[in-house]
Amino acid sequence: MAAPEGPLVVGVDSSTQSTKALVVDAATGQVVARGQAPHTVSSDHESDPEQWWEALCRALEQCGPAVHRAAAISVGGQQHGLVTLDAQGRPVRPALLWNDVRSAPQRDRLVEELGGPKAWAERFGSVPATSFTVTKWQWLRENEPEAAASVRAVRLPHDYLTERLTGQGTTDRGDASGTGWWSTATGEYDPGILERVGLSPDLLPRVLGHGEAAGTVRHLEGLPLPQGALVAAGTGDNMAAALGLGLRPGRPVLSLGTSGTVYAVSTIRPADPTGTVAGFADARTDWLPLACTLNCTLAVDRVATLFGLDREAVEAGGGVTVLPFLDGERTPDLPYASGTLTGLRHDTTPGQILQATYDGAVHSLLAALDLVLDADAEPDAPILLIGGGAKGTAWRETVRRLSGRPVQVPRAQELVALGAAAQAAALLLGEDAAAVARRWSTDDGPAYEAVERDEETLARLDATLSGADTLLRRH
Ligand SMILES: Nc1ncnc2c1ncn2[C@@H]1O[C@H](COP(=O)(O)OP(=O)(O)O)[C@@H](O)[C@H]1O
Ligand SMILES: O=C(CO)[C@@H](O)[C@H](O)COP(=O)(O)O
Repeated sequence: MAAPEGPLVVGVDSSTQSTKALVVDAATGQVVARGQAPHTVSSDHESDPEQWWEALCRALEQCGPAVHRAAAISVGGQQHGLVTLDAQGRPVRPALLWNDVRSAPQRDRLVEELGGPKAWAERFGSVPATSFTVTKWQWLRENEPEAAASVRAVRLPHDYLTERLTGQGTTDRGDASGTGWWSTATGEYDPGILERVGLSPDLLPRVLGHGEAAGTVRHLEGLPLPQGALVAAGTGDNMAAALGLGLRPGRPVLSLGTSGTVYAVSTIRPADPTGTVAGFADARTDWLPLACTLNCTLAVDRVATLFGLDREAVEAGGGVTVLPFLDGERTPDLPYASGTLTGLRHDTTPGQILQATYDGAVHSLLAALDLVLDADAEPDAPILLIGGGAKGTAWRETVRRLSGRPVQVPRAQELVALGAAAQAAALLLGEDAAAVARRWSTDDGPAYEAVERDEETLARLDATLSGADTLLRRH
């Protein structure tokens, strides 16, 4: 490996399943060292934020001596999670994560009470899904009032980690746009919704401006980072990946991880009244229309495990259809749904059921692809495929077959952490983060031509979804 040319920066991805850290040469984008430590997620989708901090320290330690020379760091984190802290800055209870659907009744009431879906889309950019922080806060108030009353600060996962580094309560517009209490129309916390859910704005972090620093690393026992290193604002993991790709408007991204996401950068503020597209802000000054599924790689891995199959052991053919909504679903909006399997015959093979699970997971994402792209987007622009699933052949081939579009798989695998590193480098060098990522050529990777779209499978999935509607909505 060539000796690094520039100063070193650290990018962190604190996602649902693990924390990943990269030490990156700010001049070239070369990854000098990496570390990863797992998280525990309970069956009701909660995680202890203290554990994220310990995982961050462990991932940084694994990076070895390089991390001691880092001049700047930034944290990208799973979006939406409700982190509640007491007066000492300790978690009041485990964080409620983005894929917990218990707040569906609270969500329905909040949408209704604040003027319905159209009013939400216009004011906040999004009709909240049960993932959104505001619905979780309302759930906490109704179900654990004593815990809610003892809360002295409310944070998102990346805010919590950034604050542990700097001692300052900060966030950024990208992650703030997934709370449901930050208005994309005004660029500020919305006093009306905060009053409605009994949350004082004093409990919320300051939203940093584009390019503003969160602070510097303070002296902390056991943290292998130099005191005084710059800390960039950080952002939500999808916003970080968009930065990491140096994404320009019109390029669709499909991310296959714990969540499935499909998104694009846009210069137009999104406001989808159907709620399919969340109108997030990006980590710069643009927008990130995005649709997200709760069931992606873990659903496929679960089905493979049930049959004792390798995740690549798919078989074509058969008329079986799987709607893999094991955790309820957000896209389509079916929080009470469970997984369904139809079309089973005597000759159906386990490999066909596995392939049908991939098909079901990809179908939900592709249904939103055109909706996240601006009307003038190039219809044949390749889909950028990222996330852990992008390493898999079965995932890639399913996306090609069901989209009918060319697909490009960036060689760089940790795009969230790389985007956070680009944000840290941008702060250090006084550049734009997306320009830094473009200089690093992070989206380079093999391109796969378009194949004919498998209309038959898509039609079967559409028909199964509409046919099973009553079943999927049953509480
Ligand atoms: N070689 C591979 N082929 C297909 N899928 C993979 C491969 N390696 C990891 N995965 C999938 O990637 C998922 C993790 O993706 P990742 O993007 O790291 O998750 P997160 O959303 O938590 O950041 C795992 O659930 C696993 O199913
Ligand atoms: O809820 C969303 C997006 O709105 C998810 O994409 C989360 O941000 C979780 O991300 P991963 O852990 O799957 O990366």
